[in-house]
Amino acid sequence: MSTSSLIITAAGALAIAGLTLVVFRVGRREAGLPPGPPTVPILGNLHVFPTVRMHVKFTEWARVYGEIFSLKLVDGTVTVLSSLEAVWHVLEHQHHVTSNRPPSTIARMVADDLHFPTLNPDTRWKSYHRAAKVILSSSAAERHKPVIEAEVCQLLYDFLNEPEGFFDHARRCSTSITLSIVCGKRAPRHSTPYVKEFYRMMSDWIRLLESGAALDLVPPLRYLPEILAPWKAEVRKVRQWMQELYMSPVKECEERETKGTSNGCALEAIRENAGDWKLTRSMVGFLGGVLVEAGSDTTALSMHNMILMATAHQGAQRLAHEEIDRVVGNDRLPCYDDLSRMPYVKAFILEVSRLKPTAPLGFAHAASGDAMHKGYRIPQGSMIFLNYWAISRDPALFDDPEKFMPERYIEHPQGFGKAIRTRAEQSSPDEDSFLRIWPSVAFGAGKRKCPGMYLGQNILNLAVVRLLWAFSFNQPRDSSGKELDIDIWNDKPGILGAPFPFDCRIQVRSPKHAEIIRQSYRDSASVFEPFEQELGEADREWVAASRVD
Ligand code: HEM
Repeated sequence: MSTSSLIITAAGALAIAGLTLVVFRVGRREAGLPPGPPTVPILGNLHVFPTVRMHVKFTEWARVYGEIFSLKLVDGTVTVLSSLEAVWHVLEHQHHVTSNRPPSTIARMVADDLHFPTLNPDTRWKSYHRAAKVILSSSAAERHKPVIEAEVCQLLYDFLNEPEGFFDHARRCSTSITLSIVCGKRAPRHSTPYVKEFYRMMSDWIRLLESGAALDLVPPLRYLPEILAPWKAEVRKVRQWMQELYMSPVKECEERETKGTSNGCALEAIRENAGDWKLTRSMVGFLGGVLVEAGSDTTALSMHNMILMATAHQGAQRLAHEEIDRVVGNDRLPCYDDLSRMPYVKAFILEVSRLKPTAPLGFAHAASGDAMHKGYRIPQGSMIFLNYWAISRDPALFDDPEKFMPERYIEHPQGFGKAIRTRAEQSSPDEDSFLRIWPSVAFGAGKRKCPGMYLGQNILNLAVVRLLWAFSFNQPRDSSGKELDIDIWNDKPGILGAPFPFDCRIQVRSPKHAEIIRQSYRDSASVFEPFEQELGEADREWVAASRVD
């Protein structure tokens, strides 16, 4: 054999060996990673990765592989945390390396580096976070209560007049609250043009984010010409749309300042402190837009879940009605102070959040460096999921975890069952400090924990107690009048635990309740007015007609 053919044969053998090595290495779970389902070459676990109801599959896997397990997606790693202890140890204690977000090419293409929840905790994120913490702190949330009270009056009024539209009314209410508090403008109707546009843009934005995940898995797709990549035109459209929708409230806020009609919204405070908080004008606009984006739908779908669970659990609803009637009676609406005397209603709200959560897997974090838990490595770059669904159903924490039992929160302030109560008697509080993150872990953990938690809780608490005071929520009936069961697990696909619209017979509890609802809606006009300066003609007409009703 000649020297040249020897070289060619050796090179070929080397290439085959290299390729074989790559084929067997890519997709394989490296030593030291948490266990997980068996992998196949190249794909890893991609072929079994769930595309719908991810939290349910993750919880099944957690039962097999434990409180921390891993999945391989081609060369990338996903780590799933399914116990309070793992969340506490990884996301709280090691937050310095577990607070990134998974890279999103689409988010950068649409929003540059302006979209707070998708940024890594660098200088820009710190500016946003600082501002959001100030404007949404627990003391700031106290100042927002009058707006919430007034908007919840309209929520009751809308339910009274058009009970079949309850899904839209809940969404209008949460959106109008965040819009008023953050941007100083409200939405009296769910068809208010700004809100309609906002949700149309959001729907395209979420679709882009979801389908765009492929770009991060297979980066060369980014370089496809536009004719083969129609999403590029979609990116341009959403980018332009988002800019317009997020910047217009800043302009309105500036105009109100010039006219001397400022209304105390958060954008005013953000603009005033923009220098100290290192925020440019675009960042101010995007912070406002992102807070409305992150706060409206989450809170609305929490309300939907509350109504769904009240309808499906008539016994619990009866107990809540009895408690509300005892504490408040039927001469006035319940207010915030009443809640401290309503342990059952508070327990009801906590139990719905446990069993039917808003964010069953939180929002994914990513590791900026290696983290460890119980000897397992969470490698730099790994995506990290907080499996709230598994934690909320952990039999080590809760008795009969699959059962809807608000009483558990009356027997123990955190709803924990016998196992934890016995354990608490035997161990030191320090050993069990991870238990403290329940139930607020519904809002995430570590540095990325939801900054709107207090506002979200205040909206939800008041909306639920007032809705239950005013209405009974009953199962739908068939043509023969027989009550039909409703499917509480019929959720839309996606990362949020959002139910599909469902049937529910909503009835006001008495004519007196109805009169109080109408009167309190009319009385709310003075709270609404400062936030109605930019309303268009159709909204103004609707508002005027509804207030003389
Ligand atoms: C019941 C209502 C709400 C629920 C259940 C909820 C839940 C969550 C969760 C699970 C996260 C992810 C936390 C993490 O990554 O560890 C989050 C993040 C966030 N939430 Fe909320 N949220 C609610 C209401 C609100 C409200 C009212 C606002 C603001 C007006 C808000 C603004 C945000 C923002 C800006 C982030 C991103 C924080 C970051 O990435 O650093 N949320 N929320």
